[in-house]
Amino acid sequence: MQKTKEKNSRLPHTDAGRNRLRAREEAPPVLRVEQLQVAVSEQNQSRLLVQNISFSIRQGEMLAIVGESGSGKSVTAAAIGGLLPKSLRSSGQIWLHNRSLHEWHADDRKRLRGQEIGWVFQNYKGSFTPFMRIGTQLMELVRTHERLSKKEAKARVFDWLEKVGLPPKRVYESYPFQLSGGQCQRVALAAALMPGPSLLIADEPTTALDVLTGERVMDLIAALQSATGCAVLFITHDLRHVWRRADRVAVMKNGEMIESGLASQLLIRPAHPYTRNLLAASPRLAAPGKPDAVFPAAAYREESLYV
Ligand SMILES: Nc1ncnc2c1ncn2[C@@H]1O[C@H](COP(=O)(O)OP(=O)(O)OP(=O)(O)O)[C@@H](O)[C@H]1O
Repeated sequence: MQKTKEKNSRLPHTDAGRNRLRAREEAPPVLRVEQLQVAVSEQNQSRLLVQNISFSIRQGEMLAIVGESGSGKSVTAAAIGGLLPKSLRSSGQIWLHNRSLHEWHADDRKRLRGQEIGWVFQNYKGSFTPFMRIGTQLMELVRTHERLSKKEAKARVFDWLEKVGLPPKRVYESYPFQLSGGQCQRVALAAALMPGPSLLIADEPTTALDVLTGERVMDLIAALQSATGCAVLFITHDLRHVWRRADRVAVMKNGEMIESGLASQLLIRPAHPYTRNLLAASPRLAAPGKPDAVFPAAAYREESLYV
């Protein structure tokens, strides 16, 4: 009984775990967003899609944004990454390493997108040119960001394909359509992290994958995050991933962030009725009759994050 109690404690219970948590809490913010607002112009009228969005993510930290479909998660991520379509306008402040994104010139912003901010999308096929070999595409990417000889660039690409658990030679020579969804998403992850970004935006990276493959991709993101120290903005509908891997959670509803906090606290004691409903609607997280009380993965999370 005592053992279970200890295991489910929300505090790390080893020195290594405590040190890791402390280091994360003391790390400088990589991304700061203040009063972000995005509007669309329709028939000479402006309509707000997201508003009053403020949050920050520290080095090595994963912030998950959750909320129902259409609540504004992807629009928020696109505004941060400078990927909003022309019809949408953003205002507010976004800082990356204490430098306002408004200060970046247009050319810098393009470089910033690839080098400082890595992206992984739900639609992994869309990350690649269909009839170009994976190797050619990754080589182009590496050489856009760094002056490397062909041999050095190829070695870098092979190294990253290995890091994401793929057979480098075969994948290098493959076309995107010759790879499975999970393999494509791994390559997309390698492409996103290869330039060494300080922020990875993962917009529903597991939605198009089966459950097991999605789990493996999330394990990989967590492992690479810990190896590279990048901050992760993770957008998802799947609260199991949030519970197992996110440090903090922000909940969006109708274009606003209605609640945010430590994952270990917010998922157990959500303050907002909407968050409670969201948790209750996640069958694997809720026990019958106790929508916000039971999280079967508690012990797992404790082990994987803090020990
Ligand atoms: N280019 C656009 N023009 C007009 N409205 C848009 C555009 N892109 C998104 N929207 C609207 O903005 C709102 C937020 O969309 P967004 O894609 O951010 O939602 P989401 O929370 O990411 O949803 P999902 O979980 O389904 O991906 C929605 O009402 C959507 O219809």
